[in-house]
Amino acid sequence: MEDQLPLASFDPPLGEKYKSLLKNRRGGSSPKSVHEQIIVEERELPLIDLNKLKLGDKEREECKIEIAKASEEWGFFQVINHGISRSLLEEMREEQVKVFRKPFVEKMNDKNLLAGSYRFGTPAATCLTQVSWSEAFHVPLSHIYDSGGVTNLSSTMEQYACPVAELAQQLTEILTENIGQDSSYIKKMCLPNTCYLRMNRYPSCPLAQEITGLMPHTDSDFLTILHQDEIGGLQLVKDGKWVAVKPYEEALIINIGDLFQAWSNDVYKSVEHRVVTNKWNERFSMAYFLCPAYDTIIESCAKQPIYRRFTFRDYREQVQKDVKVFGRKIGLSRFLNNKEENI
Ligand SMILES: O=C(O)CCC(=O)C(=O)O
Ligand SMILES: [Fe+2]
Repeated sequence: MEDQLPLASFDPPLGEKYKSLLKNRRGGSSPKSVHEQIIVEERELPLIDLNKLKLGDKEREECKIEIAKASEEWGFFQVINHGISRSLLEEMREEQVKVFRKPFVEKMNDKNLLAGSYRFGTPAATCLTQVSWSEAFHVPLSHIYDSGGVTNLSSTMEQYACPVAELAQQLTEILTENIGQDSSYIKKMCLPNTCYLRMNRYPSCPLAQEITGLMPHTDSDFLTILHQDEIGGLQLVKDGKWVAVKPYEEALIINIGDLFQAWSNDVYKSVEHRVVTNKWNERFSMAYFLCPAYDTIIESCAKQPIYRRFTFRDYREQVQKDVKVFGRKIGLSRFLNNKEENI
């Protein structure tokens, strides 16, 4: 099996980590057992037509309720009529494909817009289940705004980031208002240049049964807006079970992140999700992460806060520490109230 890892010149050496973990694994666990072989049901995420926000009071209120309900019950939903044109989505995807087609060494050593943003696999993986068969550019929006749009990629990213940021603000306003908070609160915390755009690529994977494209995780932000292609592979936990998200290219997928869960005192759910790979097709997705400045204090205003107050910096540092030690993020349970150290 290990020999079946052919790579194109632009592919990162994703098989290396897998091979070394496979060689060193203790006990008799067969590689097949690293990835649950259970058939995962495909579900359509709640679909919300944002056009309703522009209609009469009744439709607007209905739409707001749908957004809040999906954020409470699923932590995930998809939106149509979101204000980002199909042509812009296509242009962004074309630029994304082009940049991932560059030779691996060039991607690693970019000195311009993408400098320092390239990553692949899970360097800190300590076991086979933590190997991620993907590469990504995780780009701070401040780099995009500072780059002055001199290349097609930077100007397209900038054009894309603006309406996506607006959409993120619109959704957070609705969600904060729904829990009786000042609707501009998150807007004040998350400035345009503290957010990130992440371009993901999942190469086809000869060991798709055994390796995930992106290991199970929650997002460390307030809210994520994802655009995926038609291939499929995103899965999330619903009622304790993994379900596969049916791809719908026209829609954008929205999910609640850890910071919103903490700030809303668990009203909104930051739900675990992962990406599975497949043997035949590569897959692309693009995520916008709504993040605050590092010094921002995350504190619920509930009478009995479930989590203690922390800054976004504290959160990031804890995540990085856990990934280094355990190979994975532990997340919000680290910040539960009245506990010194939680796992
Ligand atoms: O590619 C996807 O569908 C999900 C990506 C994701 O979860 C992430 O980048 O955090
Ligand atoms: Fe994610």
